[in-house]
Amino acid sequence: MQTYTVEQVAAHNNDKDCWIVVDNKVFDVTKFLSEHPGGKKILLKVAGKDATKQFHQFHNAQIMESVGLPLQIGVIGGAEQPKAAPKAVAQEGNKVGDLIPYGDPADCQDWNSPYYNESHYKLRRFLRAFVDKELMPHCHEWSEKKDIPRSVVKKCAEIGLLAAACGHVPEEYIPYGLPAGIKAKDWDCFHEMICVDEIARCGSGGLLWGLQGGLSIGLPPVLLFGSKELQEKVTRPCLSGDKFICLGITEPSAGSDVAGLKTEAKDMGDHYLVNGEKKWITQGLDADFFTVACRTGGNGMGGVSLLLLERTMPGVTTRRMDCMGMFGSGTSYITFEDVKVPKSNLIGKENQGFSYIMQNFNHERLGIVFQATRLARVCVEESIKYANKRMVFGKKLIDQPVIRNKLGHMVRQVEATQSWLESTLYQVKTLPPSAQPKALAGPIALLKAQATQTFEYCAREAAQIFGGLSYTRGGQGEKVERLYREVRAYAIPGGSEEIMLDLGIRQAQRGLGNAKL
Ligand code: HEM
Repeated sequence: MQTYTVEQVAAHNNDKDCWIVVDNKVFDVTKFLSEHPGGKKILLKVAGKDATKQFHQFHNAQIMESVGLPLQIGVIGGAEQPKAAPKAVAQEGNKVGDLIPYGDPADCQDWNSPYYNESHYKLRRFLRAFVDKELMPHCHEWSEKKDIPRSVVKKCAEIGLLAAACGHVPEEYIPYGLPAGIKAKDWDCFHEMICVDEIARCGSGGLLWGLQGGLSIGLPPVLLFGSKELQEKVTRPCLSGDKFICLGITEPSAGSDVAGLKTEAKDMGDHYLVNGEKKWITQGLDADFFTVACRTGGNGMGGVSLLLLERTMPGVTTRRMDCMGMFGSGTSYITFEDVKVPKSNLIGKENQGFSYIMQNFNHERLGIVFQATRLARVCVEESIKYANKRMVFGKKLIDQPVIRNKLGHMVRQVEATQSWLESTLYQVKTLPPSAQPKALAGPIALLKAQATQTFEYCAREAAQIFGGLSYTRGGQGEKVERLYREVRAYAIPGGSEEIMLDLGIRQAQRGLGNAKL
């Protein structure tokens, strides 16, 4: 790269010929002057000068990568190059990431942990690099277009991220192996959490759900209860990123009250005739397969079955639902009108669907907890970074006690949730699967409420810390603004907070038999 002296740069100091220096890199911004979203004059004030401080004051790091670097023409000669943007710099010991306090879980910042081994750190480092390069820089653009390109889903499939989202997948169905070359026999639920956690660093629930929101809840029932033929038809194409699957439970008049669902599958001898509507179905817009809860028997939970419907079956229609957030996740309204479904597409046994759905819920809710906990942490991380650079009343924001108080309350809730999550996950790892529904449904329900309320709290406080920047899309407040709009997508689906808190205590009451009151 061409080198320049400070004196040479200083000569390019007007609107016909304007260079600036940021982090010892020289930029020719002459043609960019009239395009600069912050204005022309503000750039001309630093024409021919070092504008590093001003640049970092007004932009997030991604602007340099996406908009800044194409304007670079050289470096300041002899100048010691500054360290690269602090991404994934910590690679020794257990350290991962840029070491912003509380910006990563404590074990990544060298706290001892009983839960993680070397394969977990290997996975984290591998995904950190992938996410920082392939996902993070484009996240805002995809979110605004409300579309995650198929090529990105494919890229994620090829490094094993889709297979990693579905619990334990039999090895013969995993098309590209698991991320970081980890063997299926060594894979555990902490690996699964790390995958979600690393993608969630982008601060976009829409990205997470657009990649794997339908897959991670729609495929497991087929894998756990479906016939070999159904598993073979669906699993590899979906884990390869070539086909999409979603889970259809919620209806216009049945949400958390699953037993009240109305979609009907009428027994016609050799096939079912399915009629009904499903609402708020993640990834339904592009789905090729639909794991659908239908009524095959009488009222209530004993009359529900799971069927696999296919896009190619006449009578299946999907339309996009315009939502408050989670852009790109393909949330859809689905109608089934006289859809003929072969009996061989029944998942498991007839009228057993409710228990399959309930078992699936533990996995789904844990997934929501993984996401909400990291998204809350993103709010903490973004706030700490911003509070350390924003000047108000002659001081950095972080020097204001009211801001430190806000951060303290955010951090204590995130760390408490993380610890509860890890200890719950350890039960998932160690308890026999048959014991888990009874032992863990209640705690996981309470943990879900804890995680989503923590997320809501942190999104609100981060928005206050960012002020007006959290009210505009893009720019420095990009993640916080998006996350503030995504909170409801965590607090309501998979069992609303109200239902979760009630379920947790009802389950606890059942255990009272063994307790001395
Ligand atoms: C290579 C140099 C630069 C590039 C590529 C660049 C690019 C951008 C972009 C893409 C935005 C809109 C996105 C955002 O809101 O973050 C922006 C906004 C802005 N820029 Fe720059 N910029 C550069 C240098 C500077 C410098 C040196 C200053 C100050 C002296 C400056 C001041 C601003 C301001 C005040 C805004 C508006 C921020 C806001 O909306 O809060 N920029 N710039």
